[in-house]
Amino acid sequence: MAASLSRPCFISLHLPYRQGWGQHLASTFRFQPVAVRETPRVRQVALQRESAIFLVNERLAPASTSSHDFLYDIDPQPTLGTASNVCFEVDDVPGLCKRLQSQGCSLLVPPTELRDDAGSVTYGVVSSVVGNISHTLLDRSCYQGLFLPGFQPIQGAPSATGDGIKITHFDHITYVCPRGGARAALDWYQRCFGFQRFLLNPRERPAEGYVLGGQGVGMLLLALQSAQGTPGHGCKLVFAESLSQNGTNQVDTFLEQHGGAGIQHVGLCTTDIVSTTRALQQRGARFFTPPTTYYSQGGKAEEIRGAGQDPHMLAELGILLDTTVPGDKGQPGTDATESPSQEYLMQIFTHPIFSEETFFLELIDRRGAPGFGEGNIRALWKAVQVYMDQQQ
Ligand SMILES: O=C(O)C(=O)Cc1ccc(O)cc1
Repeated sequence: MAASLSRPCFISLHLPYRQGWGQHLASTFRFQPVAVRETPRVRQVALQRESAIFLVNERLAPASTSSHDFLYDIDPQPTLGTASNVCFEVDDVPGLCKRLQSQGCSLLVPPTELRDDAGSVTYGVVSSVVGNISHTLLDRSCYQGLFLPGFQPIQGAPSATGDGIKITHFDHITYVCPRGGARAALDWYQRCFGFQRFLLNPRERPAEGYVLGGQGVGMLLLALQSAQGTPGHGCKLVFAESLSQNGTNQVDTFLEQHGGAGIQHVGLCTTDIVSTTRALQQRGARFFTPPTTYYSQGGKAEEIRGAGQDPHMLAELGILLDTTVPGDKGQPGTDATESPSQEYLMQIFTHPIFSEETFFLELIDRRGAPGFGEGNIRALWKAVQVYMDQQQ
């Protein structure tokens, strides 16, 4: 039987020695430092915005032979910044670890109990079949503290209200897989963790996945959603694989610069993408913007107005908008007659966060649309292409 996971508790980032990116996430993206653990060798800081938590891990000393310096994680020994661990809350850590091992999954940290005055937690760490990714499985049902045992709460963290940034939770995590590897990764997550298939777009054929071709784009996308979780708050996993003939694109560049498969981006759900993008831009966050023709060609301005948004405002900020084709939603369990039209989503993507062309963040504002916008993905792909050409 497969495990049933709820949404991620945290996503863990590892920085090479001496890269102050935790500070960047705190100051630019206004994630609040809520808890810290520091030893002579490592610092781990939990940064939170509503239910989205990043655990930022960094070494304070250059090298260590121990892979157990980091609590609730393992050390991927990065030579560059990487998002390598997704922690899921589960009910029965020992039982799940045993089941996963019997499926051939390697157990990096066996079930371990940690406690402090606020109670106890049990966790274990397993490796994924994709690149350097691992998963921490955590039961914190007997814990009342702010974050986790071993961490100290950070007092006097700046207030996150009234700054215009409305980020609520992790919407999706996108993995870059090696060529030919996306289907196997999807099958593994379905079999081991009980994720269910999610069709990205009405045009996706389940057996083939969502193939984006033509106009310089070549990519296969497949997706899963967690079986459990608050409705509308589940986190999807997206598996991307390059089908492109020429290797200078976002997916192949990730593989090359990351040194293999891994987490390419995290979609942060926002309830107000306009005010959030504006506030983040004012704080120095840099986003990919589509060419201005994106807003003037092919009826895009009418599409944006029809959705009740202002094309000039979206163009000024670089926000992308895609509407769902009415009556063609194709998602299992959704009734196309429920709301006839104007389900749409808006997205914007940051520049890579670390010094390499690897990990980035996305803001996604879903107005009833559960899938992913083909026009938005194409616009991002083109904007990245222009950016990479300028870098050369
Ligand atoms: O649209 C999204 O958020 C996706 O996750 C799809 C996607 C996958 C890979 C890319 O390089 C760009 C977009």
